[in-house]
Order: sequence, then structure tokens, then C-alpha cells
Amino acid sequence: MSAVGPQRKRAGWRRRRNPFRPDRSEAKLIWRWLYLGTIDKYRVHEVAKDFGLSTREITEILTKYASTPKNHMQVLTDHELSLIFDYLTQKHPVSGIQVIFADTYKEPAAQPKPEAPKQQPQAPRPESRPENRPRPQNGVPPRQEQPRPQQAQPQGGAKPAQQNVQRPTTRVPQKKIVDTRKGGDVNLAKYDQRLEELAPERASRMQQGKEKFRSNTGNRRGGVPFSSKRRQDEQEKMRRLQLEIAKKTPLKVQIPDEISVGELASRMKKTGAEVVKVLMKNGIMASLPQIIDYDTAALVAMDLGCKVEKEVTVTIEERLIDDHEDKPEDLVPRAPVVVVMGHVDHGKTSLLDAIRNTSVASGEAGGITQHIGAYQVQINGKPITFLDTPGHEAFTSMRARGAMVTDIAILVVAAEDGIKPQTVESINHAKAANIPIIVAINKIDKPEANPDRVKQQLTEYGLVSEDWGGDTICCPISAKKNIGIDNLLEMVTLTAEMAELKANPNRAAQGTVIEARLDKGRGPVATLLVQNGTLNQGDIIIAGTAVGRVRTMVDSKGKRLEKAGPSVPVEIAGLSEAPSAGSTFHAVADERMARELVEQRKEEEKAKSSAPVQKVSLENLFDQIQAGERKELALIVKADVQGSVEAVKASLEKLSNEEVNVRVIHGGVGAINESDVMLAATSNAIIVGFNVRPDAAARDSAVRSNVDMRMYRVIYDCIDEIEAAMKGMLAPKFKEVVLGHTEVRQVYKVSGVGTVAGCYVQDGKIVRACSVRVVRDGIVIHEGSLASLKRFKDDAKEVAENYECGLTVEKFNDIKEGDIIEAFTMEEIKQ
Ligand SMILES: Nc1nc2c(ncn2[C@@H]2O[C@H](COP(=O)(O)OP(=O)(O)OP(=O)(O)O)[C@@H](O)[C@H]2O)c(=O)[nH]1
Repeated sequence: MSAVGPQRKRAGWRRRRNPFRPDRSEAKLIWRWLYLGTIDKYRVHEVAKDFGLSTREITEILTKYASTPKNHMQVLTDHELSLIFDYLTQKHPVSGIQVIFADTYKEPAAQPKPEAPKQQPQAPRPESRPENRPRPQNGVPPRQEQPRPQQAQPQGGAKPAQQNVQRPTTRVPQKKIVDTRKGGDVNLAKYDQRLEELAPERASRMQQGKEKFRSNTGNRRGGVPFSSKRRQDEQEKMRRLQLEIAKKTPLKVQIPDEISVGELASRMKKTGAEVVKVLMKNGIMASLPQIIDYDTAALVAMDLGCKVEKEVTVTIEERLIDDHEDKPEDLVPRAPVVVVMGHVDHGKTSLLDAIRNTSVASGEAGGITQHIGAYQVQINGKPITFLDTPGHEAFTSMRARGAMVTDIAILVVAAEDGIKPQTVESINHAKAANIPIIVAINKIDKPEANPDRVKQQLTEYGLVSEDWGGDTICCPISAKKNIGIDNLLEMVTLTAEMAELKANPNRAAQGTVIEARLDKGRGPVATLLVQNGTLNQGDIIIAGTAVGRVRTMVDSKGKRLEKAGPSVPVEIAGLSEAPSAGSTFHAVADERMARELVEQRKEEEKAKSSAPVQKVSLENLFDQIQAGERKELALIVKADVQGSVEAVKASLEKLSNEEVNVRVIHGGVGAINESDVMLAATSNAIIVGFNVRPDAAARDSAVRSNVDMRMYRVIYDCIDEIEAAMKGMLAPKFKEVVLGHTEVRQVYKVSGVGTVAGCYVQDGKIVRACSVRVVRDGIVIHEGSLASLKRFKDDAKEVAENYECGLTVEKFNDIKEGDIIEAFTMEEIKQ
């Protein structure tokens, strides 16, 4: 009962324990030992008393097998107790369980109970017998093997079962007795086993919170097996420890290139305020929706004790296209890819033909050659790939698309003509691409051929012939007469060997589209140059916005191929559309994903084309050229006289280079008018004016349609500026800002002052000490500074629109009625 105090309880137990004397049965001792497992404190003198021994005897046992207790009040540990019990059990064996109860229990007269239910002997309910629990802790296993039921049976008893049920009614509660009346043997082993089964069962029930302490036992631990509680405590401890560890382990945060402050906070499991605070600490004022870059976000995250990882977004392209670096051991030598460049009519085509014919003549071709944009020849068993499109234009267009196709450039220079503008361009292009140049001095068969002069000229461009002590290979040839071609090709192979060109044939093919067209019979056909890997028939390829399977594959001789390794040019059919030349291609594994990528690319292209076209201006011209968006610079020239128009037109068109063609689409005399601006707007042209000004309508229209108008007074200024703009060198430090326009209504001659113009401000304002232009019929007749500005008789700082004023122009008196005076200032452009 709950009202029973622990002292009383213990006393009660002790009373019940009294019958367990050491001279009783072995089974009793074990019982006792099990029973003691539930007692809080058991002191030396109590043990002695319970066993009917002296304290000294117990002390002796302990001294012998453990350590000497300090005094008779010392609380004994489980280990010590079990030592004592073991000792006493061994020293005092008993013959049978009846012996134990002999003095306290009187067997009632044998009264068989025929009507008693024929039940199997059952283990007593462990809940009601907490004291029977084994105590596995403290390393002392419960000695459950000892009380063998057979040993507990009286030998040769006529009614052993009935004898066994006899029990001390007063000392041992009935419920603690195993009912063996019908079962014959007392199967204590089974009983122990049942106990073991029930203990964990109860422990789990306890964990589910269903267990209730049994008040009738009055024992705090009565209903809860000690081991289960301890296990529970351990588990709880572990859980807390794990939580602690988890708290201390820095949180891993994945941060992309850009992230909003709010998102960062949520990824770090922090509040927005915490993140904003750290940002402020680092001098960044940012609100939650504001986007911060990776570096800033990483700094904040680290500040808040997180571990930062860069979030990598994998695009379809990255998933689809394998662009891993090859291992050096996977690389094998490949054929060089050669381009032939040079000035017009210096013999590029003739040379390519001669090479092809050499190859055909040597018998390898075995038939008709066909033009597929590139071909391969074998020189002394070594292949060389030639791009069949001569000139640096194709080369440049490929480069502009980012395709680096060629390894070696053959520069054809006609021996009798020498270095020409396109020769120089070719040299510069090859140099820019950082590829070796082999000079083929052609037409040496011609009597006027002067190879030395060519070599001499080449030195001016940094190409010094080998026989002149330099490192540029110069081969005298005649493409027409087939002289020196073999030597030239040998030099190509040598140069290629020096360059150690390598590729990995054992991977998915990748390369460049050399040419593509729509064939009536075969559909889209494309010439591809495999640059790495091996292209197989049946491969799925993606080239720009084209996708498809390689249906047929032929080489430059029309021979069908199953495979094409690095540096092999092939013509294939099977693509969905003709890809643009210069685009790269990849053999991929997943057709569905490839189609998805193509759709994505098409969308991007569409978005690009529907984006508002930025009008060309000298400021953005270079950017547009660089971006490959501009191949032509259209100009409209207006000048004061026809002669100037012609001169300017000729000079400007000469500025054309390999990247941009300068074209004057319109030229005329007179002021720039609205129709000029309209033409410029539709054809995306820049208007250039010489000694002319735009009229008011043209000015408005130009602002509306964003047309760039450039006014010059000297032709050279114009040429220099446009040339600089094309090279990206345009760096105007000042910009002209028109302040306003006034119309001269009256002119006065004042002695000592000069011509005073009585004006009316049409638009804007006129400011004292500004720059002015005197414009008559749209033509600038003078440009200078304002000398004075008056309003009535007083000097004025500025005169606004719709007001009248009087002004004089510095060092200019030829002002006439009807002239327009344009006021402007030069403003510095902030870089
Ligand atoms: N005598 C002589 N004439 C040659 C030689 N090589 C080319 N020619 C001639 O030079 C002219 C131009 O030759 P092409 O091969 O068309 O020159 P190209 O550089 O390809 O010219 P474009 O394609 O216009 O750039 C042709 O009439 C050729 O016959 C040569 O070695 N000797």
C-alpha cells in the first residue's frame, strides 16, 4: 500500500526472509538471492541476522573473497551479496525444498481435489512477484540453473506433486508459489524462462507509457524491472547526446551563384534578421528579397557557423554532353587539319587541287573525288586533312563561332606579286589563332617570280624564312606545274609531328560542322570534321539546333564509312535540319534529351531574334562586331558639297576589313533631314554629316528612333573616329550637348562691338559663354563661342525658350537674318 513507508516495507520483508536460513535448501537460497535483487540497501549486520550468523562470520567471508567491510553498517554491493550467498549455498546444501519449510509449515491432511481444474502448471504472474526478478546487472548472472526442479523433488515420493504444493501460508504469500499440484514436477527452469520473457515485454510496455506502478507492492521499483529503466535512461542519454552532437555539427549549406537573403536564411535554418544582422556587420545593407552573390552569401553562412558548399546546377547540356578532359594515356596521334590562305588569285584553289590530284595520282583515292568541304590525303602513309574552302574568311567565320578547327595554315603568296593586303590579313589571322604558318611561294614557274622578294616582305610581318636564319618554313612551289608540292606536304607532316597533335578515339565523337546543305534526295547533309572521339554510323548527334542519327556516312572520295576517327572529315545524312557551318557537334547517348536540348536552343535563338535590335552607334559598334552580330557598317553621308560626299564615301569604304564591311548606303548634299533618319533607322545605319546639321524634325526623329548622327567639320576626324570605333578604340572624353536653338530675327551693326543679332529662342535655352554654331540653310557656316548675351540692355546669364535676346558671336560678324544659332556645350563623359 502506498501508505506503507519504506522502512516498514523493508522490515516486513526481513520478517519474511527470516525462514531463509543457511541450513535450508539450496533452492531457498537462490530464491532469497533473487528476492534480494529488489532491496535498496542490505547491510552487513542485516545479512548476518537474516542468515543467523554473526557479523564477524559475514566479515570473514567478505575479507576472504572481497574486501573487509569497514563496519557492520556497511551496505553490501550486489557482488558482495552474491559472494556471500554463493559461499553459504556451497557450504550449506540442503536435500530438498520441504526441509526449508519443515519447521514452519504443516502439511494439511491430504485432501485430493477431484474437481480441481486440470490445468497445466503455470508460472506465477511476474507482476505480483517482483522479488523473483533476476538481477543480471553488476556482472553477476542470476544463478537460475541451480534450482533444478528435479533436485527439488523428494526422491521416490508417492505424490510428489501434492507434496510440492504444500507451502507456509503465513510466511510465503500464496501467489508466489508455483502451482505444481497437477503438473508433477516443479519446472523452475520454465519459470525462469517465463520471467525472462516477461521482463522485456514489460520494458517495452513501459516505454509506451502504458505501465503503471503497482501501488499494492508499495515498492517504487516494484513494477518496473530495474534493467529496463536503466536501459531507458541510457537511451534517453544517448538521444540527448546525439542531439548535442547534431547541434554542434556545422550545418552544410548549398549556395548557388546568386541567392536571396531570405532563401539563404531558410537554408541555414536561421531567421532573416540574423542573416541581415551579419550582412550589416559586413557592411552590406540588404533586405530579405534582395539577391546577394555567392561570395557574400558564403561569408554570411560561415559567419553563422555553417559549412558552405557551392550549389552546382547541371544543365541538360552538361548532362548530355560528355566534355571531360582526356587522360594523357588515352591520347593517340591524329592527322593535322590544314587551311590554305592567301591573297586573291595567288593560287589557293590551284594548290588544293594539286594536292588532291597528287593524292588521286598516287592511287589512294581510287576514284572520283567530291567536294565535301574537306578532304584527307596520305603523305608517306601519314594522313593530312585539308579544309577545302580556301581563304581566311571561312577560317575566320569558324573562329568567330568559337570553333578552333585548324592546326596549320599554308600561306600562299604568288612569287611574282608578293605580299598583298589579304596576305597580311591571313598572317594576322593565323597569328591570332596561334597556329604555325607554312609559306608556299607559288607560281615560281613564272619568269617574273621573285621568291626572295617575298621572303624579304615576309620579314616585315615577323616571318623569317628558315634559310634566312628564321623559323618560318618557305616552300617554293608551282601549283599549276605541280612543282614542290610533295616537299610542301612533307613540311606539313613535319610541322604536325612537332605539334604532337593527339586525340582520344575511344570516346563519343565531337567536332565541327564544316559545311551543311539541303540535298534534294538525301535531305540535310553536313560535312563534319571529327576532332575527338569516333563517330559511328547510327550515332545520335546534336549539331547546333539540328539533331538526328547518322544514317549514312561517306568520306571525301564518296566511300561509305562505318566509323570516322579524329581529324577525319565525313559527309553525313540523317540530321533533322542543316546545321550552320562552324557549329560544333556532339555524339550523344540520349536522343530524347538531345531533342529537348535542341528545343531549348531554338527557344534561345527565338528569344534572341525577337529581342529589340539595338541600333548601331559608334559607341556600340565594336561590341556588336565583337559579338559577331555585325558584319557590315552601313553609313549615310551628308555634306555641304558633292565633292565632300564622294571623298568621304571613298575614304570610309576603304576602312572595310575582314570583319566589317563599311558601306555607304546613301550620300547627299544638304542638311540632314527626316528621310535620312528614317533610312538610317530601317537599315541600321549611322549618319555622318560634314559641315551640315540636322533639321529640327530630323533631330526629333533621330532621338525617337535611336539613330546615331555624327557631325564633323574635317574629313580626317570622321575617318579617325570611325576607324577607332571599329577597332574598339573609340574613347571620346567629351560629348556634345545641344542646349537650344535661336533664330536670328534682326541684325544690327554696332561700331566697336560688331554684328549684334536680335534673336528669338526657339527651343531650349541659350547660355552665356556657351559654344555656338551659326547654321544657314542647314549648313554650318561658323562654329565658335558666344561673345555676349543680353536681355534688353542688361547682360543675361541665360535666356529661355520663347524669349528674345541680343547676342554677339566671337570673331564672327557675318550673321544674317534667318540664321539659326545652335548653342551647345561639351560635357565630359564619365567612364
Ligand atoms: N603560272 C602559274 N599560274 C598559276 C599557278 N597557280 C595558280 N595559277 C593561276 O592563278 C590564277 C588564280 O589561281 P586560283 O587558284 O584560282 O587562285 P585563288 O587564290 O584560289 O583565287 P581566288 O579563289 O579568287 O581567291 C589561275 O588562273 C591559276 O591558273 C602557278 O603555280 N603558276
